[in-house]
Amino acid sequence: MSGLTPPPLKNDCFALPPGVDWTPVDDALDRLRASLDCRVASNVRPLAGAEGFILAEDAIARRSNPPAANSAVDGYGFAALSTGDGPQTLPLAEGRAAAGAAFPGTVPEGHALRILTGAILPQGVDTVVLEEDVTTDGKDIAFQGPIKAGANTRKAGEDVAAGDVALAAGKRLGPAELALLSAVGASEVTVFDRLRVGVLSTGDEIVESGASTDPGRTYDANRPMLLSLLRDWRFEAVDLRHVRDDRAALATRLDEAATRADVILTSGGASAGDEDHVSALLGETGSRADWRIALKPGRPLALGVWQGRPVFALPGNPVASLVCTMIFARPALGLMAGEGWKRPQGFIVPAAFEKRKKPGRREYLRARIDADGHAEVFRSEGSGRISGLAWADGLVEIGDGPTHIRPGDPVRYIPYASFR
Ligand SMILES: Nc1nc2c(c(=O)[nH]1)N[C@H]1C(S)=C(S)[C@@H](COP(=O)(O)OP(=O)(O)OC[C@H]3O[C@@H](n4cnc5c(N)ncnc54)[C@H](O)[C@@H]3O)O[C@H]1N2
Ligand code: MOO
Repeated sequence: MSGLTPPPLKNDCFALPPGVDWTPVDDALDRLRASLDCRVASNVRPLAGAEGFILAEDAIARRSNPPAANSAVDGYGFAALSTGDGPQTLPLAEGRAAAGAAFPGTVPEGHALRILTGAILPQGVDTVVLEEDVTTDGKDIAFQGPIKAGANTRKAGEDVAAGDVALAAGKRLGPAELALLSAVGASEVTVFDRLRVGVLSTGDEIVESGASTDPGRTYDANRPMLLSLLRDWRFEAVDLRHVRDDRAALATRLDEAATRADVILTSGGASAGDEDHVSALLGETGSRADWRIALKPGRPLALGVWQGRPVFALPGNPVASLVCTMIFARPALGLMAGEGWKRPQGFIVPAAFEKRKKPGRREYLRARIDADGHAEVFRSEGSGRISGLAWADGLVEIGDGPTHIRPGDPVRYIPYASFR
């Protein structure tokens, strides 16, 4: 007999060991935010080649939108002063005003002119009546007054005035931004270079999908997932491949990674087990954050710096890997890429589920919105259940305190798209 006494059974790898200080997710995020800064240079690019890039300087409107007062409708233009209440009859002036074909003269007071949508308002016109509200014989028009002065017109610069900041630094250029900058003639923009984010898989058991029939081998799911996620988030995803559980080989690969990427995501080996080399190596640099994050899934997340490059050592379990990337890496990558730190947009919706949770940790559940607009959650919380990631469209965030959620209770649902 050895005389060993077993500890009380916890059977919960998220139980809080006595004496350990757990760092709440928000505290960890605050500390992460405070320790990072923008990591990329900026360059001038033609607008046409700037899609997906982040503005490094405010984009200034070179001209107003619209550049001149114009008609918002097809109809007839006149000076509001010459009309009043009740039935109105105005003689038609010769000619017409169309978009791109301005009327050259002045419309005499008391007259109306045929005008089309987008046409610059000619001299003598400040108001337009909709053609549907008019009867005409080709010589005169008749309509019911009063028509409010300025009706159916768009003022010069009513959207954006020349010289204004059309878009502020930090904005990522998507379809709407390209439309706006095109409209105000910002044909060149100063944007940040794309942040290069490296993705490295670790673990002796990990092989490329399909590369082995040995059930002792695990197909690499994290690397394709993370590379795709990063591309979707419009960062430059750098494939750092896979490395075995060999500390020297891992160190060499991280050295290489530091030359190819501005920031590194590794998966596997993040916790403190015998083979958790990423965590151990970061520990040797003295840069590893000495916290245990009160988070499920993803508690083993380790953060450190290798050759000046921030390293997110993600847990190997794919669900934990994804949650840590969305909750921790995403705002940090935004900050390093120049768009600033953003909290993902969540929506308060009724729960379609029941869930009890102990206090002291934040949880993220795979979720989607059902036909009634309620958030339903995946049937299992197992953090190796990759099918649940594909089943879901987002995450439900469950706060740090003790919780008993019942169907119909409000919960915060964060669509995957909110992390974009
Ligand atoms: N005794 C305890 N064991 C574990 C605890 C604990 O608190 N006490 N925590 C568990 C939790 S939670 C997680 S998450 C994992 C984290 O472990 P590591 O980050 O060190 O990851 P590994 O052990 O290397 O891998 C975990 C799991 O994920 C698989 N994996 C790894 N990489 C990939 C990949 N690229 N694609 C697909 N699957 C991958 C790996 O084979 C393991 O099955 O630790 C728990 N254990
Ligand atoms: O946090 Mo480990 O984070 O399942 O699944």
